[in-house]
Amino acid sequence: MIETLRVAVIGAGRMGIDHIERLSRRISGARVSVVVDVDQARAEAAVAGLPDAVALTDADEALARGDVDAVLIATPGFLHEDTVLKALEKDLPILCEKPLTPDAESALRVVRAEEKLGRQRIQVGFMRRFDAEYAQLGGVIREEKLGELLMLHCAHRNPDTPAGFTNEMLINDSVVHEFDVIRFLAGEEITSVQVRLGKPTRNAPEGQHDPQHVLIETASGVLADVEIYVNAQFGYEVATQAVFEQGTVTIGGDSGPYMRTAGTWGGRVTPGFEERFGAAYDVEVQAWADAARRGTIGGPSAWDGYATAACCEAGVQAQKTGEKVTVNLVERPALYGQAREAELV
Ligand SMILES: NC(=O)C1=CN([C@@H]2O[C@H](COP(=O)(O)OP(=O)(O)OC[C@H]3O[C@@H](n4cnc5c(N)ncnc54)[C@H](O)[C@@H]3O)[C@@H](O)[C@H]2O)C=CC1
Ligand SMILES: O=C1[C@@H](O)[C@H](O)[C@@H](O)[C@H](O)[C@H]1O
Repeated sequence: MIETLRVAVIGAGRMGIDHIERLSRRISGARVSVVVDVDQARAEAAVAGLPDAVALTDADEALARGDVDAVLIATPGFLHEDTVLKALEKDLPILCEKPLTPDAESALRVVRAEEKLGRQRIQVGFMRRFDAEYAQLGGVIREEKLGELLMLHCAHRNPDTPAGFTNEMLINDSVVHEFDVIRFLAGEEITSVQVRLGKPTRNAPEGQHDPQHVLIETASGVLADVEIYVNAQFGYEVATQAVFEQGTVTIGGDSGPYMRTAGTWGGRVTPGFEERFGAAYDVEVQAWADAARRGTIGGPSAWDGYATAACCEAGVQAQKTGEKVTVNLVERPALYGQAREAELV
């Protein structure tokens, strides 16, 4: 077992910096040994204050070093496949931010490469599975406390979008989280996706139709609806109401301190994903580091990355046609176990 995992972080943007901070100050059994960013100034800024870490601009150079036991990938999604495949070739543990890759074909190439290696090395950054409320909801479902799960009503609201956030990214970059967490909660695969475009907000940039309504069906017929609204202005909100045979469970409402002051009352709306899921990212990265030190993974797998990529592909097609699009998956390889057991751990 590795005593202290020496991690190369590839990509020092918004998420990479956040992960470097947690690996350096909040996670045990791991430390950052290398930071790579094509923007040299960013890489250098990221290692300032980390005495044992070096800054590089080329991921290949990082993977060739002797002081790298594991890789955390936080570059844009279209760059993930190349780095994941190279890290797999070196048999290194990988935590790859979502999406694993932007389409099903490339995600399947990654799955096949891992299958060839013969052991799971890739964990995908679907952090909602590590959020305390989602985990509690998973417990209610698993223990059948309220009977069978029938429906999920999900809201995913962001205050605004970064430059270059396309219409497809509402599905590929944002709803990809719901695809994963719905599979996780239902313990089975998604079979179809439909997208409805209603009245758009005037606050969306040109080319983006926002909000959108995504209708999802799972293998046993659980129905889920997702409101994706990425220019909601007021703050960040990810909430779900689960409907069961004997009741409902609601998660994700802001529940911070309720204040009365200066003639006002109320609380604060969560501003972004770092605040909403900060604790979940910590648990996620700790679970990955612990598992990587033992030579395994501690969360969503490459199969989950592939299955969600297939859902995204169906979602983007459904955006264009308005039709219900079937999600077609290849047979689940034995390496990834049985769906229900694997999704609900
Ligand atoms: N789990 C979650 O809630 C979130 C996940 N993400 C995911 O994290 C990943 C990164 O997203 P952000 O940090 O928001 O993007 P970002 O644009 O802020 O950062 C990306 C960084 O990668 C660097 N980069 C680009 N090409 C590179 C290359 N070839 N080699 C090394 N570095 C390179 C860029 O210079 C930049 O610093 C994406 O996959 C995104 O989907 C992002 C936000 C939240
Ligand atoms: O992953 C994330 C971002 O990339 C994405 O753009 C947001 O919509 C999500 O809420 C956030 O969790």
